[in-house]
Amino acid sequence: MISKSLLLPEPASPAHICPFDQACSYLEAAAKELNLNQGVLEILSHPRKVVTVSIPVKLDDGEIRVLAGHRVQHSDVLGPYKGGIRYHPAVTLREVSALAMLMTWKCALLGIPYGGGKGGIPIDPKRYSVGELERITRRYISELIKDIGPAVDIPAPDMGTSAREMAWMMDTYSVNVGHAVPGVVTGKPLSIGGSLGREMATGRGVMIIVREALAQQGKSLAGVRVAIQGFGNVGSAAAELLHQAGAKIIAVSTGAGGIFSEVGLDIPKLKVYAAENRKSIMGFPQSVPISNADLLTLPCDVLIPAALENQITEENVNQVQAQIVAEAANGPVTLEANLVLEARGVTVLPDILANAGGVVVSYLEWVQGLSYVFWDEERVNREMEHLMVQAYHRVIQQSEVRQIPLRLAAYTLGVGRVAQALTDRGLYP
Ligand SMILES: NC(=O)C1=CN([C@@H]2O[C@H](COP(=O)(O)OP(=O)(O)OC[C@H]3O[C@@H](n4cnc5c(N)ncnc54)[C@H](OP(=O)(O)O)[C@@H]3O)[C@@H](O)[C@H]2O)C=CC1
Ligand SMILES: O=C(O)CCC(=O)C(=O)O
Repeated sequence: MISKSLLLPEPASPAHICPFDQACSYLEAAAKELNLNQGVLEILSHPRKVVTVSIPVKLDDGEIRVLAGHRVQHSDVLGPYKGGIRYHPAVTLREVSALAMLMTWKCALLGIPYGGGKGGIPIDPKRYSVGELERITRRYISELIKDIGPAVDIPAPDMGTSAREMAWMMDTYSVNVGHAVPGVVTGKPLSIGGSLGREMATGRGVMIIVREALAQQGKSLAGVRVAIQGFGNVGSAAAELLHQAGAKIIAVSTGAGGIFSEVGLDIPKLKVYAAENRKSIMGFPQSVPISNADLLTLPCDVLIPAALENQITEENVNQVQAQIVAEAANGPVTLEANLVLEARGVTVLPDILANAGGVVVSYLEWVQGLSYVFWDEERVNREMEHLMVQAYHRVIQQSEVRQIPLRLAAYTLGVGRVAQALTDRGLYP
């Protein structure tokens, strides 16, 4: 058993599902499969750097509030730390640390020259004005100014953040260092060096991986029944692209609940409806309300959790009816539930593969920025698809050769690549 991170507080309670402990358990399983050196495992089970800053902010009514802002840098063995910044009330240092570790394996699995990082602020962005969010974001980045940079650590969007926050981050960093530095973040607006295709990239990657998994079973996307939890950046893009490819999206949800249609939802119309109703999908014509819990257990072919961690657990896993679970979110299936699904023969497409389209296009955005040459959307999508399909087949091959489930196969590839680089660099004791 590896020692748990010295840099992190204890989990909230023994009963609490701790995402960092879960991430370490997957790492241990991969290390066992790879017969990894114990010292390398010990290094990889600790984040390299954990930063928490105070963010004093003056609210619109004059009240001064101090927020916590985290950034965890798990590994930079393969390149700069890379990963999103999350604004959500459930953000904790342990959650961000787990997500940073996942980023390390994800980038390594996809063969892109990055390490892993993640950041977050425990706030509900819906409860703050645009001005307050801008002040929070700018102060957070000012506090992290020495810890980030285009060759050091490159943030991107995650839950609750988008191109708007990335623009504020890029501007704050640039003003602090005295010149424009577009490469300090990805997922930026096009006007300041963002990439075509980034906004839809994570959802597009999910569609590609589901399509490949179905093809392996001799099926196509046409007519496949899909339920999607979460209708934000990732869930709505996956819904749109799967719908375009002929899949029937029978249910989607947000934090406020979901909607269901036996004949399939008209996703382009739903996107317009949500945009006109401050992101609410409830009351969409020709749909009936459904709870988030019921959405997960609907009879469907493909289930796509695209919101938070720990959604499919020991409590509900036996009711899950889908034959494919595609992890668009990071960590939506707990360790125990994952074992049950695998034992039942359900295809679980692991997060570090299924949702990697976002970081792949972030990489393509960074490459375009560094080379001062910008591509059309068709090229961005083509390059991303190539990297995603290659990674999918590497995972399938590893699974077949080693006779292990897809998640362990993906982990062994990601962890193995980082361990090799760590050993070659001579960083292990
Ligand atoms: N953005 C990206 O490029 C990438 C994101 N991911 C992962 O994808 C997931 C979603 O991220 P993203 O789409 O960017 O986030 P967004 O903030 O854009 O959207 C999140 C969606 O999830 C919904 N949601 C929030 N809480 C719950 C809940 N308890 N039950 C059901 N739905 C809920 C939100 O609803 P509401 O509006 O009501 O809050 C919203 O529809 C995260 O796990 C993220 O880490 C992974 C790779 C890249
Ligand atoms: O685009 C990126 O750099 C990171 C995306 C991310 O946070 C993730 O893949 O979980």
